Amino acid sequence: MSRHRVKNVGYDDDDYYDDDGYESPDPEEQEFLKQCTAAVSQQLRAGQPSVTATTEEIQEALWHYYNDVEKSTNYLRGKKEKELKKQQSTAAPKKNVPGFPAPICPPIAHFSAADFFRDSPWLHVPSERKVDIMVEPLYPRLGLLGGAPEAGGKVSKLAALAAQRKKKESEKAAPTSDAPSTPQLEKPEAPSPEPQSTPLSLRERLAISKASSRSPKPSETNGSLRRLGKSGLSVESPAQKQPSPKPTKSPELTTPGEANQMQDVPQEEPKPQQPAADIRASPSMFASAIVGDAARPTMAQPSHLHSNSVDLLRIYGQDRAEPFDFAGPSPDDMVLNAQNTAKGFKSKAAASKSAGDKKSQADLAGGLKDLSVEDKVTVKSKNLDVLAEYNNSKRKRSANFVVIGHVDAGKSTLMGRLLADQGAIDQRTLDKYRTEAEKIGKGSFALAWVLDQGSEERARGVTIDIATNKFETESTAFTIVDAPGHRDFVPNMIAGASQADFAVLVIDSSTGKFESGLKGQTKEHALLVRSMGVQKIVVAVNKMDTVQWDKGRFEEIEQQISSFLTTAGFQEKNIAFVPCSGVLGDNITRRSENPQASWYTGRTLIEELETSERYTYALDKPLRMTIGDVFRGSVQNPLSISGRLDSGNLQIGDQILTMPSGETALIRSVEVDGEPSDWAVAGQNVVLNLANIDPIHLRSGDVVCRASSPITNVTTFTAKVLSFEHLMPMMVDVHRGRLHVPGRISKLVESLDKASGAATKKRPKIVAPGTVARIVVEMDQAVPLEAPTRIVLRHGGSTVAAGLLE
Ligand SMILES: Nc1nc2c(ncn2[C@@H]2O[C@H](COP(=O)(O)OP(=O)(O)OP(=O)(O)O)[C@@H](O)[C@H]2O)c(=O)[nH]1
Repeated sequence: MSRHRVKNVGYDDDDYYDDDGYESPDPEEQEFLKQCTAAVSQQLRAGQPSVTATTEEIQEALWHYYNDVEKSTNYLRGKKEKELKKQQSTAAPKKNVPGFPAPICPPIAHFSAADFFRDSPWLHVPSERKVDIMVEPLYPRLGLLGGAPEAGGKVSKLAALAAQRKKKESEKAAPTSDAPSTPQLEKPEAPSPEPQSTPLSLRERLAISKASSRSPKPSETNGSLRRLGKSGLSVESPAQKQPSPKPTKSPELTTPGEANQMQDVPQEEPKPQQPAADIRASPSMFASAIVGDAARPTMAQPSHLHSNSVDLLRIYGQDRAEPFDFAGPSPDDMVLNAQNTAKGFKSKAAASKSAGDKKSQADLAGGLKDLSVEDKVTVKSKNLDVLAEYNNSKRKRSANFVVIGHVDAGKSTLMGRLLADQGAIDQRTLDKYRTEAEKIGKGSFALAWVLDQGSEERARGVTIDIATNKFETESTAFTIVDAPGHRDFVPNMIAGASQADFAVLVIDSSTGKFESGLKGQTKEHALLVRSMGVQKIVVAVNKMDTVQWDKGRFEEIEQQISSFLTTAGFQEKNIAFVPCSGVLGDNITRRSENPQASWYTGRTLIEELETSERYTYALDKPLRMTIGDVFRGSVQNPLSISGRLDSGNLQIGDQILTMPSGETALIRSVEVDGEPSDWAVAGQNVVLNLANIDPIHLRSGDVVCRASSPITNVTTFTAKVLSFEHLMPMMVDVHRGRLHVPGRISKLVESLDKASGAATKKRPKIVAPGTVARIVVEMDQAVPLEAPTRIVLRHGGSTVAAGLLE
């Protein structure tokens, strides 16, 4: 039975809709609906009890249940029965249910909250359990964060008491003051409604909060308060004085012991009175809470809020009866010592105690020095003439190529096949991969597992990060950089492309896949590698077995892709096409024996790779190497970095500089293409074992250079880019190899003519796709970049532009 949900379906085509926005079902559907309606109506009437429903109700139910007659009938039956019961109950006189109170509401259909919540437990709380849970706040409720109190503000008993005490203290401390001395606690009265102007000092708040946390004895309160009053902190000037609150007796006071402690605290000298002319506002409650009464500014002695932090420290210091002795053992030390003593270990107390004396401080400094990386490793340099060594060496020429293409085009499988056929991977390992892949139902990915080594890559059957592998032919040592095809991992593909001399673009020739790949990453990847400076591209038209080696299909793909690639900037002579099958190994390293493929007489993939020219590298330029990976190795080589030398050369014993950290390191040893070597030159893939640097200063994407010719860290740059999307001042991610940082296009300087490079429009508001433009990019952090580095700009998961730093 077809179940169409025909209402509110959001098709784009306007023809599907009537004026009211609903789709008109076709005659077939209308007929079907009619049949269903009749069936439901019949079943409703046939049931016990018999019920009826309107056609509208039935069709509404059918719509909800996707034209399921049975479900619609059940729903309507339930609904109708409920309605029937309700009608009967409203018609019949109400009876009291035993155990429940009589209904408060009359038997008319209106909502009653009491009735509705009748069985809610909170409505039946016994009166003896209903208590007043209102808690009086400790501090006066004044303005936000204190502020100067307004007249009429209600003060708590405690605040009033504190103010009274403070006033008394001031009077004692300043005999010149004409304020009358008010006996405290002698007249227990209700707190005055007058505003409290004197904020509580830190000490007072501490004393009060301490006291309030235990049950006070009324007998203690009197004396303790008086003693506390001796430690007055400041003298109020007449100008500052506000009407004082009347004294009150409060149970929340300090114990005698605490009060005595307070008494021992050295008292501050009375402060000079402030002239009445002082017009500065009194400090906020918050400020006063932080620094106590001392925050109150006076002419002679300004507020500590206006002073420096040393004063603040002094204030806190005087609140402490005994400043903490940092030279002594810490509370943690005491516990540890106790534990150690119990276990019979040597106590740490002596060491801690003596920490104060100079000798042990010097020992400590010495110890720290021992721990630091200052313990330099020295490696003797052979002082080789690296360029001469390179020219005399009998090494094969090396070439890096990146494998690109849409997801599932068969890149990893193709490269796995290439490695297997070239003997770079043995049959046993291949068999192992095959068995393991079959175990998880991914047998077809066995060859891809040669490159996809990550467990997630294997489980998901997609390449996530670039993988490098090597194989050699008679003339060349190749390094494959297998890039992920999925659009989520384009940044990794960019990293791979930045290490490549040329590219192999893999295209899935199967029906529909080539077309979907064109809309996907086929074009994006090709554009990216071209923008990153790759000039030669070999197009592997893969999975030809799925189209029975159809020559027409191959030619169709060849035509479409070559016209796109030439538009993207590849020269025709640098584009080659090979029809192949990665799974079967046809036309990879051996010619296909399939008679259907006999029409192809061109080169195999490996032959095409070997025809690539010898690449020239900037061997004598300043050293630049982008770090691909940082890893910790063996005990002998604890820290290593890998990457490809972009320019220059290096040798064991060289001092290098890493940017952006600006830290130096020493090269302990060098590996070139997995082999130990004394030196390395541009174009080679190396692993450098480093010393005298902390690994925290090294990250992939950082640049290795020399202190004599360092690369500079920049936060802004101008670049000439080709736009793939509309460009305007916008947020972008700046990619250069492994490095990617967030930034923004801050300025569109000018649009340029593609051929001549002449400016066509100054300061455009927007740059259309396919236009060359000069732009300014600002980044959130300083990164090592210099002209003529190639960069890629991405936004919202797609590549928006690529170009050259100027
Ligand atoms: N029939 C056929 N299937 C192939 C061929 N090459 C690869 N496949 C299948 O295509 C699927 C995807 O292969 P992969 O090598 O993982 O594709 P990929 O391009 O590396 O995928 P990503 O790296 O994730 O983008 C696997 O099931 C392969 O077995 C081929 O030549 N013929």
